[in-house]
Amino acid sequence: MIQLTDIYKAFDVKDRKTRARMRIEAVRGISLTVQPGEIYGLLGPNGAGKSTTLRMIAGLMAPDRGRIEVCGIDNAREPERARALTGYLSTDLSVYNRFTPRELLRLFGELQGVDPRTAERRGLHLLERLHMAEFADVKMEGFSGGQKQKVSIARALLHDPKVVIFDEPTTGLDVLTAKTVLDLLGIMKAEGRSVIVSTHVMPMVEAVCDRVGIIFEGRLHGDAAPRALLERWGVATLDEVFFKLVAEKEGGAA
Ligand SMILES: Nc1ncnc2c1ncn2[C@@H]1O[C@H](COP(=O)(O)OP(=O)(O)OP(=O)(O)O)[C@@H](O)[C@H]1O
Repeated sequence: MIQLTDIYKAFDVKDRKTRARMRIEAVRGISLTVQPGEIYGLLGPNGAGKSTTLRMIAGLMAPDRGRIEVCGIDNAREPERARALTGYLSTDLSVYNRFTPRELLRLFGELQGVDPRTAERRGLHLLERLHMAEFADVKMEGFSGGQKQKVSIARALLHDPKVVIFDEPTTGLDVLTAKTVLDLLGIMKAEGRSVIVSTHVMPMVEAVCDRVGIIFEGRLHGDAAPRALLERWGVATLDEVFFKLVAEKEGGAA
């Protein structure tokens, strides 16, 4: 389970030209829960606070205020225990080009304290599920974006995490590869993991997410099942919910 209670995060940045200081309130009081066996979709425009929220859940960044628990463990108090339960896929595709997928997974297995045989078996199993087994021993330098993404996904899941955090997992993927990743999310759900995923791809949300939260300017709106959101807003697609919500929050006509 993932539980966020009223989390805040701000960044102080400086304009290099004017030297003026600015405070960016990236996350402004977000609370949400993701149950085991549930896929939660975080939607929001660019800069809304999705990645910052996911990084905090993954324990890569501490909230200024509020509490984050994974499987009942407070990730500020017991960061290592929390991290061991958490698999995080970032948007950064700079995987280690010098390595083959097998070598990379071995290395990450060691870092995660997974016994080498288990890491090998699980790594190959994940590569198979992602249709990447035939590339297990090929150096990644020539890999396409989608192939690198799939290796990153295998890496994120190698230590059998109970909580899965995927930041834009299908961005830049062709429909077949995206389908492979969505199928894997479905398997994660069936295995009882808590999955939180950020995306701009609405059909993906409609296809796989049990609940949706729309983030806008650091705040969460419309935390509900996709169908309930459509009914609440009286529209046929999540795109329309999204447009209406953004228009309303920006003070424009919906
Ligand atoms: N390390 C950082 N230092 C300064 N500002 C940051 C940092 N990380 C995020 N921000 C700012 O916080 C805000 C939220 O960023 P975030 O990356 O969480 O948005 P996002 O919803 O994931 O957007 P996108 O869909 O474009 O990836 C943005 O204004 C961003 O510039």
